[in-house]
Amino acid sequence: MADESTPPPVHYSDHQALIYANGAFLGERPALTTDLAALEAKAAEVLDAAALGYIVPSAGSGSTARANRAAFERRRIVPRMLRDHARRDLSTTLLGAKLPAPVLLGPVGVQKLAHPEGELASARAAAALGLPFVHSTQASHSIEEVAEAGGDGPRWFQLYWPRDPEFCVSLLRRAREAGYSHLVLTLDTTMLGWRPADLDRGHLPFLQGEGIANYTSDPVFRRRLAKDPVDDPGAAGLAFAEVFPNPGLTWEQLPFLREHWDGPIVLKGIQCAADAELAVRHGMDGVVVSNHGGRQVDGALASLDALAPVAEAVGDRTTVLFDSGVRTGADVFKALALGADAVLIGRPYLYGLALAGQAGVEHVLRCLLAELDLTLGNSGYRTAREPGPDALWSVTP
Ligand SMILES: Cc1cc2nc3c(=O)[nH]c(=O)nc-3n(C[C@H](O)[C@H](O)[C@H](O)COP(=O)(O)O)c2cc1C
Ligand SMILES: O=C(O)C(=O)c1ccccc1
Repeated sequence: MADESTPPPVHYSDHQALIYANGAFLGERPALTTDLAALEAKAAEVLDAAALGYIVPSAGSGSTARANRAAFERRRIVPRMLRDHARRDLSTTLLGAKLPAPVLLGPVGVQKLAHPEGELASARAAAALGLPFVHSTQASHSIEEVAEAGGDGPRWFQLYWPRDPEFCVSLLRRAREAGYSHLVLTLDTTMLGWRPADLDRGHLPFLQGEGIANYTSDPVFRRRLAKDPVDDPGAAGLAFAEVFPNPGLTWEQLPFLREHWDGPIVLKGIQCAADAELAVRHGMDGVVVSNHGGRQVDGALASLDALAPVAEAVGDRTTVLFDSGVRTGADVFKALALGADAVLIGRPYLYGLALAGQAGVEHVLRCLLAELDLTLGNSGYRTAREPGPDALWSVTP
């Protein structure tokens, strides 16, 4: 007979159970490494030079990408003991959406470079775990194809606001009609950053007509083309290069988005409290603290260093998401502790995609969630909302 001193049954969250069920800890070797930080090296063995040269490198000397990782290394977790973490729950509610865990698949363009099924495989993997797939404007598959692949899974649309307002409205209409619920407007890439790896290869996938499926499938964009993009992909690439850069954007233009999008709008690329404050003042529903994985402004501060000041300034008034440099479940924990409501993953799921398509992306997500679950529990927490700044120790470099 169980008495009061009987410990509750050991409970593993679904994510951890999935890992166990996958055989990773049952004596059967998993197909891919469970060391997510090691995936980049594994993916480098299967990706060709063009794919690798586009996906992995960062802007300039790579100093911002290194700073992103160093900022995670500087923060150490302070585990607490004897607080009953037998029952844990990673689920959260984000901008009206109930999610199984505070993790999204961030917008990453041109996924066919990593795997022939590209975004379709990633959207299926996201749907299998119930996590939102954020579909990039700059994709290898169209808004509608990705919606169909993702089925009932949550989907968000990331907008690169094109210089042609009619085309912009057309993209937003298509995304709404295809069931995308949330809009992520990326602010930090009105022009592509200085990326020596791309420049030295003299190769940008877009100019060969890759990664512009949302453009070539759009009736408004197609009016710019004399020939079908299948017959003349180079001309389609040049038309893309005309509408993509939009350095004239200002805060005053945001009401235009509201007129054409009735769901939540999140601004991606915020790196300081002042801009987060402007986002709130302009009625935006959330921000993503992000430096684009170090691919835009070389020399910019580490995204994790920008997080706490933003969360302290606006965290009680708006939703704060985070990305850039997240590689492990422990990293997710650190971002949550510094005030993020959820995190976006970039390169790590692309590495999973490169290695094993949909199954590879699912593997990355399951490992990430399982490690987050274990990190939370072993540090004395039960939910993703509990850890605060006192869960971390900062090491002075
Ligand atoms: C290959 C690649 C393509 C990307 N394409 C986009 C994009 O189309 N739109 C966007 O908002 N961000 C894009 N990003 C940035 C990611 O959304 C995210 O901010 C970044 O990858 C996070 O850093 P991480 O890779 O260290 O996780 C891209 C990143 C990579 C690596
Ligand atoms: O490569 C990127 O990081 C990216 O976001 C992008 C944006 C526009 C065109 C090409 C790539």
